[in-house]
Amino acid sequence: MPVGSEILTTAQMRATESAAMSSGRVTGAELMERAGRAVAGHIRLRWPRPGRAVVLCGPGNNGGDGYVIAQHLHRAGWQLRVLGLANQPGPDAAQMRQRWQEIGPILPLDAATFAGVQDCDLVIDAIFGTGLTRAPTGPIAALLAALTDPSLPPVVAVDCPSGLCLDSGGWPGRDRGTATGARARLTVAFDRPKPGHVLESGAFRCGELVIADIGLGDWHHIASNAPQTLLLHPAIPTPWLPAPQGPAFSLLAKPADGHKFLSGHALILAGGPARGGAARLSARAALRVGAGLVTLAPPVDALAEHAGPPDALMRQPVEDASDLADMLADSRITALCLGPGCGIERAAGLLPSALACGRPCVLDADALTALSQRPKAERFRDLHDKVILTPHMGEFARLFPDLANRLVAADNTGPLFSRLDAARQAASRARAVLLLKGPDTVIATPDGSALIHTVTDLPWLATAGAGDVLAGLIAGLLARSLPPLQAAGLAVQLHALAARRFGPGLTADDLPDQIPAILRDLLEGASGVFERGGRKKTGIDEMQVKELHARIEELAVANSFLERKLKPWGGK
Ligand SMILES: NC(=O)C1=CN([C@@H]2O[C@H](COP(=O)(O)OP(=O)(O)OC[C@H]3O[C@@H](n4cnc5c(N)ncnc54)[C@H](OP(=O)(O)O)[C@@H]3O)[C@@H](O)[C@H]2O)[C@H](O)CC1
Ligand SMILES: [K+]
Repeated sequence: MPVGSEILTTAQMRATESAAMSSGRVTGAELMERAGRAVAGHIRLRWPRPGRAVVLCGPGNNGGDGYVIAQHLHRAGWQLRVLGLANQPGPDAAQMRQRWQEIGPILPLDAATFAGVQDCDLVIDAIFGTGLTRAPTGPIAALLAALTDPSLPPVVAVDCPSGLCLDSGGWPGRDRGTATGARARLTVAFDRPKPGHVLESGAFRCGELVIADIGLGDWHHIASNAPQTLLLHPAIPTPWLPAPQGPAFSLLAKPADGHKFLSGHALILAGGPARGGAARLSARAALRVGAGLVTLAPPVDALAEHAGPPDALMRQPVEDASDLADMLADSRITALCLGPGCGIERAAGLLPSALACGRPCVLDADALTALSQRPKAERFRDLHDKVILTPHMGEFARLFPDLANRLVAADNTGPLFSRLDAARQAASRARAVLLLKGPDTVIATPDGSALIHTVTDLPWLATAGAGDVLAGLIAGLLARSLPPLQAAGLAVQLHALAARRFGPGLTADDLPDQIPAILRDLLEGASGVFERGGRKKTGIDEMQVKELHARIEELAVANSFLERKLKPWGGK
């Protein structure tokens, strides 16, 4: 994923594209040519031996890209079956369709025709892209249903698996949460990832996601009026990740002469007798991520349970809100964590003091339930922008039932309401940072800045106590003075890296102990730390694609015999 980490909505993408075209420096047909060429290039890098491909071309510009891909693959010696519609597309797609018709026929775009040509090496899905506005119906719906069949030859999706809402990762007209649609082995999208590539089932249905540069860089400022969304992808450096040149580096690399208070002091509030485990997980995570001091604060009758390791952890009883307020008179406490294993009643009692001090504060688990039990009109009255709420979907639904309902409601028209929309609206309503947990975690600030972090390969991270560790990592980074959005983003990444490093069999207890090695690798600049299993991926980069394009051009000139009419299918 070479083109940076910013995510654009489909509306931002359209605005960028139309600014580029209005500038007179590039035409729509040129952009379509570049898009189709990029897809063909990525296909040829992965399937270097020409085979038989079916190209499914829809009614608009996604279909236009499909006709361009067919031309390039044909020139490279592939045998093609192109299925398309007899509609009147826009001028660019019409031009590309016309060019293909000079090479070969267009068969009807329907499930019956597709069934007759499925015996091929590759299916190219260019039916719908960013222009999907409603649930597909009729023959196209039947064709899209055929694309869900796992026994199909590999499918390459142009921009997205067709039918996917690129703003949400949902499928218009289908049940949210349970719906799965067309699937792809490889998705080549253009310019920037869209939310639907990484949210909900979109993340799982795209297969390998490649973002092709089609030369829109000069117009990216068009999208800069809207709040920015960044993708925290394991392979993409984010501005604050502790790369040696990044601002977080000096923070993680504690100064050799630094006093422990320079690394902050995290206060983790714990619950009553027999419920201390969750808060201890948070406290261990805060210690491991480098908070200078960490104090665990249970009520006095649970204090004895917390004897024993880790010895670095301090313990101090906090009985009630006034005890907590007294403790917070010490301004060296730089961050709080309230909720894990706390008990709802105790969390509700401690909330006012925890919030009144105005210091960075993670509210998780029981603290979120306590908030949701407040009267609706006062629920968020004392929150502020240094508070981070970390709900999973169930807790989110208790706090923001209307937003949660919109996320599950089936809707026939797109764009569908997304987890990104939900997190943004919730953050704005609560006037706090909102981290909506899931395989696709979304973090949003009250001003609309957002981060998305998606993992599709860590099923073992969904384990009891993993959320407590995440809360502790955030609290530790907050204590170390990282701003809330950055602390939340980095914590989510470290959490996933820790799970990936440990692998299957993981329990939440194992997570904090992975952190030191990850930090060491980050500080030593080991780029492999971001790769799955800590190994460096042998990826295909844009340079290779550009070289391939050059080679394609040379071939096209030198071997004009390749400019032939369509060969019979399978050479029969
Ligand atoms: N963004 C870029 O810089 C570039 C994008 N390219 C490619 O273009 C598509 C987007 O193309 P667009 O024509 O806007 O949309 P689609 O091809 O996805 O959809 C085509 C039309 O289909 C109609 N539609 C929408 N939903 C349905 C439905 N459920 N059933 C039937 N028809 C539907 C809709 O038209 P209506 O007027 O009927 O609403 C769409 O307009 C992008 O994904 C890229 O692949 C460029 O080629 C390169 C530059
Ligand atoms: K598509």
